Amino acid sequence: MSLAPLPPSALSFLDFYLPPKSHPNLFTTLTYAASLDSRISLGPGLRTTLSGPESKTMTHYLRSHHDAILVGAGTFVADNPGLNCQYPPADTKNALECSPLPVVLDPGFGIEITQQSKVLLNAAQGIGKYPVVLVSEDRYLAFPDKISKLKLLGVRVLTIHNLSSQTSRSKSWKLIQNTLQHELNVKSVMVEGGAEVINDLLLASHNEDATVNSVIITIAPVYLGKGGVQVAPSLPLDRLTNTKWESFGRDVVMVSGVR
Ligand SMILES: NC(=O)C1=CN([C@@H]2O[C@H](COP(=O)(O)OP(=O)(O)OC[C@H]3O[C@@H](n4cnc5c(N)ncnc54)[C@H](O)[C@@H]3O)[C@@H](O)[C@H]2O)C=CC1
Ligand SMILES: Nc1nc(O)c(N)c(N[C@@H]2O[C@H](COP(=O)(O)O)[C@@H](O)[C@H]2O)n1
Repeated sequence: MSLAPLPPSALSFLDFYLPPKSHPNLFTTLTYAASLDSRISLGPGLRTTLSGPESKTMTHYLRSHHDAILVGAGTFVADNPGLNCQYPPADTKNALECSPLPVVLDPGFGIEITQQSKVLLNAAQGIGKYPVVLVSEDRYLAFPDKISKLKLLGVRVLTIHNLSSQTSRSKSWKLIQNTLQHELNVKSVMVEGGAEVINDLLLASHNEDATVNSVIITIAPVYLGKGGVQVAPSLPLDRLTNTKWESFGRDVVMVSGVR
């Protein structure tokens, strides 16, 4: 897919919702692409392209404005994502500098990262950063060999005390955000998915266990059907504010703050 630079109208549409130059705490943007029936992929484990070229470019523009990008283990396994930044288009010299730090949330420490993983291929080519994996303490202690191997590949594994893959997941967002801010010195993070991560973060924000500053959602004009992986938090939520919509090619993008 060849990308074209975003027009000035798109840049000014996004501007207010981007991390400001100085912000006292971690700035968190929740962003993903969904179908008309709120699905983000055709099914568990399936990488599905929803964004058209214009909104995909917008995502890369967002990546260039954040220090870190976070995805869950399910997304890492399904998508083999690159998690780098290709904005401005065709400027590979700028790619490393504008790319966020990839962070994979994997409390169970189950993902396999190899030299062939796209995120490491990008890092080796100098067009993306080496990733960090966040794991629970017990899994961290159980796999010293895996940690050594990953270290040789350039992957950092960080443990979060009390991080659980099963329970109190709303509460775990406080721990995750603290780790990003205080251990990784990250000032802004964009959370891209997948569905479990998004649903939990929305709930955590509702429960005031986490802060979400901006929500930027691409809606593609397709239905993915009942088998699709769905974004639907466990409670009704109505806290979006300063909401605007704009067309990006065939898609529409919603930008919002959170009250
Ligand atoms: N359209 C889009 O913009 C995007 C689509 N996707 C799609 O989403 C699907 C993957 O979604 P899911 O299966 O829901 O997996 P996921 O990416 O949300 O990962 C789930 C795993 O993350 C960890 N996790 C999530 N929330 C946590 C929390 N609060 N505390 C501790 N650990 C937590 C757990 O290990 C959990 O098993 C894939 O098909 C992928 O293609 C993923 C990202 C963006
Ligand atoms: N913005 C957006 N639109 C889609 O249609 C998508 N499927 C995604 N997925 C996210 O992007 C990652 C893959 O892209 P890269 O290889 O990192 O460039 C994927 O892991 C999701 O986080 N996003």
